[in-house]
Amino acid sequence: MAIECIMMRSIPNPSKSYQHAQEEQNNHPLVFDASFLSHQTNIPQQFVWPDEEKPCSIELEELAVPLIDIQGFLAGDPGANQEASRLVGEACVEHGFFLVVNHGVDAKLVRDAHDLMDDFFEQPLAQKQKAQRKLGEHCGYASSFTSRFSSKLPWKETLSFKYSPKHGADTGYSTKVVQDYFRNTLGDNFNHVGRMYQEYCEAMSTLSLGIMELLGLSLGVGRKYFREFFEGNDSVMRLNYYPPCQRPDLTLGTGPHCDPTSLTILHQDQVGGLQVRVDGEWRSINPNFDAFVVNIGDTFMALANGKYKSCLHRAVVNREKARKSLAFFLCPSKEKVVKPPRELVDTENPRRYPDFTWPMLLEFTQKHYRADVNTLEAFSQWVQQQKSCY
Ligand SMILES: C=C1C[C@]23C[C@H]1CC[C@H]2[C@]1(C)CCC[C@@](C)(C(=O)O)[C@H]1[C@@H]3C(=O)O
Ligand SMILES: O=C(O)CCC(=O)C(=O)O
Ligand SMILES: [Fe+2]
Repeated sequence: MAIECIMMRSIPNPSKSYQHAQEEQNNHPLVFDASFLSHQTNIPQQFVWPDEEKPCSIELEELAVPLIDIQGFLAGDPGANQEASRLVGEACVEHGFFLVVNHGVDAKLVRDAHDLMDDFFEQPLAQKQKAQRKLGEHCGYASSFTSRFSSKLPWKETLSFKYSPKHGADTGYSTKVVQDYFRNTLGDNFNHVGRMYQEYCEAMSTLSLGIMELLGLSLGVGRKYFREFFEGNDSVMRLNYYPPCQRPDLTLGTGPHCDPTSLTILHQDQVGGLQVRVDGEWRSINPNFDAFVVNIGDTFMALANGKYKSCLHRAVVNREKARKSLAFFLCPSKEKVVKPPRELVDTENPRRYPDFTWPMLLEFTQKHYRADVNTLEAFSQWVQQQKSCY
């Protein structure tokens, strides 16, 4: 593969805000070509994280997360329901992470979803840029977010696209929004890839609704409440491609953050690198091909009135191997108002967050605030300020 590299043209001031970063980007285009940089020991300063956020080189203790047999739960066995509901409740009160097994997603589909990532990410940069993510949008190809941030850049490339189970209003047939995205953006050569990710997203959406039944039961609001809330979801599928890095002690594949979304269903390959912050310590969640890693996002924390936790997590990289992860981000339809069911609000548990819609929180994370551990609090203040302006 011809190595094509467009070098860094500027080292923007790390303290610059979004706007400054974009000005910098417009004036001094900065492009990150993983195929070149993954062999370099001299790491550009924008990718070097502050000492207090650098990954530690020691082997981390594994986070003990419960393994939930979701088909057993969905089959309605009362014993399985009780046990699954208890395990999920305990995990979500503490850190919001659990593993789902016996999930019913075809193992070959999962393998194909990993393998076909290479069809896209191993292309020359110019080919990948056909799907280039546009400023202010959250879908498309992004190489390490150079246009959005001016420092603490993640060592990764991503391809994100929308998924919705909605039927075409006019035709009544289910629209293949993912398949259409790949064909329209990348051409007929990617039809097979689009068909596969369409099928993968449909499987993720089905699994998400089963998990929403479990979360509803564990919160005492019944199986249907959250299932119905997310029936017509407008979700995001993200392919994370983490190139090898010669200085994995200085960089991060994905920086510490809480997912702003409702629920994340993640499948990581066998390389390992996902870490979760619990009780002030980073813990690893090790690869398990048969399991999906599921975590609560900020939006579901608001729906649960803060009872379930959206937790800080990050991804580290390594010298030898590229790492890949598939993240399905469940998001409610744009018109849905995010507010907890009345069973979760009382005098001991007053409302923690204002009413909002997912597009409001998404815009906040795309244009005003880099997702971290305080996104929901910062967003709540932003919403109050917006209200006081009108
Ligand atoms: C709505 C989203 C924004 C991000 C992708 C999805 C859910 C997770 C968000 C993100 C991964 C949190 C860390 C920072 C971020 C910029 C990233 O590293 O990719 C976030 C995503 C994004 O804004 O593109
Ligand atoms: O790649 C991983 O293991 C985590 C990625 C992640 O947290 C994200 O994309 O939100
Ligand atoms: Fe995440």
